[in-house]
Formats: sequence, structure tokens, C-alpha cells
Amino acid sequence: MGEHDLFQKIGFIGLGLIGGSIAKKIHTLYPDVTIIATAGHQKTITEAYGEHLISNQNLCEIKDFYDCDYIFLCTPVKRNIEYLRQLKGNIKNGCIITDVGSVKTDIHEEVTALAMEDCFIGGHPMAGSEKTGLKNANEYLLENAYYILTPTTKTSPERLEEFRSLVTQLGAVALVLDYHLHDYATAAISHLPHIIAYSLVNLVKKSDDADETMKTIAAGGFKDLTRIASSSPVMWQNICQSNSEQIVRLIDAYEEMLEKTKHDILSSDADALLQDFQSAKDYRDSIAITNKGPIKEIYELYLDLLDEAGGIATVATILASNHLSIKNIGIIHNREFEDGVLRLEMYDRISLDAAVQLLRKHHYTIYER
Ligand SMILES: NC(=O)C1=CN([C@@H]2O[C@H](COP(=O)(O)OP(=O)(O)OC[C@H]3O[C@@H](n4cnc5c(N)ncnc54)[C@H](O)[C@@H]3O)[C@@H](O)[C@H]2O)C=CC1
Ligand SMILES: O=C(O)C(=O)Cc1ccc(O)cc1
Repeated sequence: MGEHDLFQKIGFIGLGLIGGSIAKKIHTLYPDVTIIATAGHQKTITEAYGEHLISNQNLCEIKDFYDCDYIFLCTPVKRNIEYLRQLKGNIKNGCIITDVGSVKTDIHEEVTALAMEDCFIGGHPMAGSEKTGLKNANEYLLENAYYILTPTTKTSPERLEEFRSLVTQLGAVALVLDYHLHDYATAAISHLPHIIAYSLVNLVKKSDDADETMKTIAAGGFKDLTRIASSSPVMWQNICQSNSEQIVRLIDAYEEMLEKTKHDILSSDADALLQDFQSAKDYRDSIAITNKGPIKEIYELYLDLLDEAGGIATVATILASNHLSIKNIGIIHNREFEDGVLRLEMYDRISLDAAVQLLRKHHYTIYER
């Protein structure tokens, strides 16, 4: 009996970036498993049905989920709690309800209040982006990412193992955490950074002149730091409402840091400034070097350049005019490619696949490894 015989039907409530990505991966792994879903808009369901991802053609009602083996709650965190309430008494024996929400204490408290501890395991994939919706979902999103699991006190070891195994099948790295610790840690490494990003963007917007000088000259540092400010406003509204205690705790600590820096600048305390910059640099550098976390996949291709002037520029233009951004570019000479090839690194699997297809269409010889 194969592992997936443990489940025949999986339900998704919310089929956006995260729900859609998980559903796509499950569909690839287990094409004979039935997937049903509901979402905020019929359009999402029509699109997913059209892609043969789900078996329902219209939005589902709660009763349609009664025979699911797993139900994934993948809407904004406050909504997930509302759906959890509706699911009480409407699921079959043995069903595991899980969520992918960025905050865990709130939903666990509701699980306890509803006496649903035996059928709920919290989850949070530490993967994603500022993009939203099924159109941006892809089956590789979770690859090598940590997937935090927050069992309840009544989660049986067998069920936890079963779910951990599914998460591993999805390509992610399961990590069990206490839900309070989860919310403190994510407030520091995810929620506060988002608040810093959006407040910095709004500060620049407010401070800019009529010619938009600041916006025009905004450099890499500003863009790196603020990419996440383009994320879903509703998702972040929900996260801030749900994890308010931990977020405020971190904002207070951050204010103290800013106050200290302000003081050091005002008092021209060069040593203190240098010490803080050095300490941050050392810690940040150590994240890249010593992080034992999942190995990042590299999305690269090699191609023979056509023998013409401006060859590299032509390749770059073909990709750019199709909205494909190059992460890295370089000429490689080695034993494998004695005559030299152009190496291109893309940001993700989808861009890589699209680049390969596009460049082949333009008659380039591509080598994938
Ligand atoms: N975006 C990210 O990078 C990450 C998000 N998360 C969490 O995943 C969850 C989903 O986020 P995304 O997939 O990014 O958002 P998304 O905006 O791409 O998708 C949300 C989905 O929920 C549906 N939805 C919204 N309100 C609904 C309602 N009332 N009834 C039914 N469906 C409704 C939408 O139609 C959509 O299908 C959130 O709880 C978020 O905190 C977790 C990890 C990463
Ligand atoms: O875009 C990014 O880099 C993110 O960090 C995305 C993200 C958003 C919310 C989460 O709960 C987890 C990950």
C-alpha cells in the first residue's frame, strides 16, 4: 500500500499563491487524488477546473468538504478562523484540518475553544513572495523551504508523522514548533520587516517632491528592503490583527534601537555607530555562510551564443521583452564547455522554463544541467 493511499480527497479553502501552489504539487505527485476547492471568486475555481487541478466547477459549500481526508485553510488568517468554525461537526472521522496562515496562536486558541484539537495541526510554509493569486502559484514554491508544524496537545504522534510525511513529499523541510514561539519568531523575521518596509515606502512617498526625485533615483538598497511592501494588503491587515501582541512587542524593541541610533548620531558617537554596523554585518554575513537550512536551488541554463556582434545584448533583450529578469549572467569556459558558453541564472523555476522555451524558439542551443 503506497503512502498516499492514506488520502483520497483533499480540500482547499482559498486557492491563491499558497493554496494553489500546494494543490499543484499534490496534483503532480498524486494525479488520482481528488482535489476540491473554494475561493473568494468563481474565476479562480473556473481557472483551476480548466487546468484540471480541481474536480469542482463552482464554488464549494462547507458540506462539500465532509469526505475530505485533509482540508487546507489558505485564506487570510482571520478568515481561516471563520472557516474553522464552520467546519466543526462537518468533517469525517480522521480528517486532518490544517492551515497555512502566517500566525498560529489565534487559530490554536479557537481550535481549543471549539474542542477540535484532535483533528487540527497548524502549518506555515516559510515560502512565498509579494505576489498573490492562483496565477502566481507554482508547484515548486515550497521546494526546500521550511514548513513549520504546530501540533496541538492532542495531536497523535501517528497523525503528526503522517502530515510531516506529506509536507516532506511537497518538497519542504518540516520543523515542529510551539505556536507561541512561532508567533514571536515570525513577528521578528517576517511581520516587523513587513511593517518596516511599508512604513519606509510611505515615508518616501510622503517626503518626495512633485518631480518624484526620490522615486526616480531609488537604488538597489531601497528596492531590496521594500520588495515585500508590494504584498497583499488584506493578508497583512489580517496578520497584524492576529499577531498584535508579538508585533507590538517587536515594534517597541525596534523603536528602542532606532532611538539609540538617533542618539549615537546626534552625539557623534563614532565608536557606537561602527560597533552596531559591524555587529549587524557579522550577523547578516553569518546567515548566508553558516545557515544549515535548505539548499537553494539554482535556476540556470547554458547556451551557445550566435556568432554575431551584440550577441549577449540580443539574448538579454529577448528575455527582457518577455518580462523575464536575469539574476546572473556570465561567460563560462571549462572542460565541459571548451569553446565557452553563456551562463544565465534566473530567479525561479517558472522563469527558467520560460527562458529555455523562448530561447529555443529563437534557435539558440540550450544546455540544461
Ligand atoms: N504570501 C505569502 O508569501 C505567504 C502567505 N501565507 C499565508 O497563506 C494564506 C494565504 O495567502 P496567499 O495564498 O498568499 O494569498 P492569496 O491572496 O494569493 O490567496 C488567498 C486566497 O483566499 C481566497 N479568499 C479570500 N477571502 C476568502 C473568503 N472569504 N472565502 C473564500 N476564499 C477566500 C482568495 O480568493 C484566494 O484564493 C494567508 O493566511 C497567509 O498569511 C503563508 C506563507 C507565505
Ligand atoms: O516575500 C517574501 O520574501 C516573504 O517573506 C513571503 C512570506 C510572507 C508571509 C509569510 O508568512 C511567509 C513568507
